[in-house]
Amino acid sequence: MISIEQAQRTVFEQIVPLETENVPVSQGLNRVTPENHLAPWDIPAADNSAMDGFAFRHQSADPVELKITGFLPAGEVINDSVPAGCAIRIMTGAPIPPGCDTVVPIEDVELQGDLVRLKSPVKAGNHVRRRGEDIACGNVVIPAGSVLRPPEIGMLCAMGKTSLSLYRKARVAILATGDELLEPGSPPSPGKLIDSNSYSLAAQVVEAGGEPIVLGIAADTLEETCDKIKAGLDADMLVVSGGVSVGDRDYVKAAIERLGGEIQFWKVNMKPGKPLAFAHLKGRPIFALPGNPVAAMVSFELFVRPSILKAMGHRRILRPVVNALLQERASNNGERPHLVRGIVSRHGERYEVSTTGNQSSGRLSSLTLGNGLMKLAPQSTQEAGSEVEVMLLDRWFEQGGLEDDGVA
Ligand SMILES: Nc1nc2c(c(=O)[nH]1)N[C@H]1C(S)=C(S)[C@@H](COP(=O)(O)OP(=O)(O)OC[C@H]3O[C@@H](n4cnc5c(N)ncnc54)[C@H](O)[C@@H]3O)O[C@H]1N2
Ligand code: MOO
Repeated sequence: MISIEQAQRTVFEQIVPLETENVPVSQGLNRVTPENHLAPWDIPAADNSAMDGFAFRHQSADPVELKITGFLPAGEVINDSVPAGCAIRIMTGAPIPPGCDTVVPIEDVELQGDLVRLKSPVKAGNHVRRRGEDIACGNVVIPAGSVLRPPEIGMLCAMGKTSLSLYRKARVAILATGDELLEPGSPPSPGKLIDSNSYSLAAQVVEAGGEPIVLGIAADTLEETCDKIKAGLDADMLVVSGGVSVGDRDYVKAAIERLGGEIQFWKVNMKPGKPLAFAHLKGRPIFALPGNPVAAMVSFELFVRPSILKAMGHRRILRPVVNALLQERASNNGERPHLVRGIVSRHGERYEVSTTGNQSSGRLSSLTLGNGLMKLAPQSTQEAGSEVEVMLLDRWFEQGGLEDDGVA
């Protein structure tokens, strides 16, 4: 049985970035650009006012009184030079008129007819935003490989872009297997249960930035498993759950092989998730995840999510790991490394973690209650108070809340 790390290496080295496509800037959030973006002009394009106030020429002696000779809102320009001793009433963002070099905010003056009086001395150059002070023409503003966040979206627009080349979204087909499965919304029926994996996995695909294609449920026959897998081969990768262990009706591996696919590995030394198989079929990676709901989601986290991110051009593909103080004794009496679901909290600079309780792979609540995974070595015990590494599945717990002090 191969280790988690060996299995990850095998998978990730076979995932190559997808093609790029031209996308409107407004649709680019969280996607990766394959190319450098250079500023086509200075930003800002001209010296301009940072305040609503008065623009004037600063002179060595403090000008106490200036004559207002014009008004300049943002969006307009003044071409004639403003003589010394005069001031232009200027709005934030308007270009500094020729002859002026300083702005005094409206709060710092007294007005009397067409005269403006400075209440106190003003420094030369005050409240002027210089041409190119944000970005200079020709500079690489967004390097290749960047993930577009809201600031990059704004910057691209400021640089005049309306569309750009981005790695394509990975299309991920999702197939559930098992005669016992019912579609969500079906009434309870003896021996049956609702297919939750298709939807938890689809949500994980969306969270990773991919596009899920839910194929539905394949009954436990070789023929139907083959047909449904074939239906998923239009996608960039296929994620199957269930039917991958040693049961009499576990047909997933056999179906992949019957269709001409190659199983690259089966069984990873981990709990949950041991029966995971990774295969290639017609150039498509196939992740055959164990059916237990927790095993399916945890193995998605370790293998599928990073693969989706790599396919979409991301360079950082693994979840963050933090050191946390264990709040209770935790043992792994088994023979496989155990990925224990934990509840992580933060106290200043310190992280703390406790387990979510019963760790059965069928108990989805062991994931809903938690936000992290800590790996316990086989036959080992970690005492309360010891430091453990925890992979953070989300970081919502670090957000400020309405009930916290200091939040209005
Ligand atoms: N003799 C052995 N039996 C089992 C072994 C083993 O090594 N030897 N491994 C166990 C482990 S570990 C796991 S995990 C499971 C995985 O088995 P399969 O991948 O074949 O999954 P299924 O048997 O089809 O289902 C397991 C479990 O999960 C439920 N399930 C399946 N699909 C869904 C779904 N879409 N939504 C919700 N729940 C689902 C299913 O009803 C079963 O309860 O095998 C162990 N057995
Ligand atoms: O993958 Mo299984 O869920 O280890 O029990």
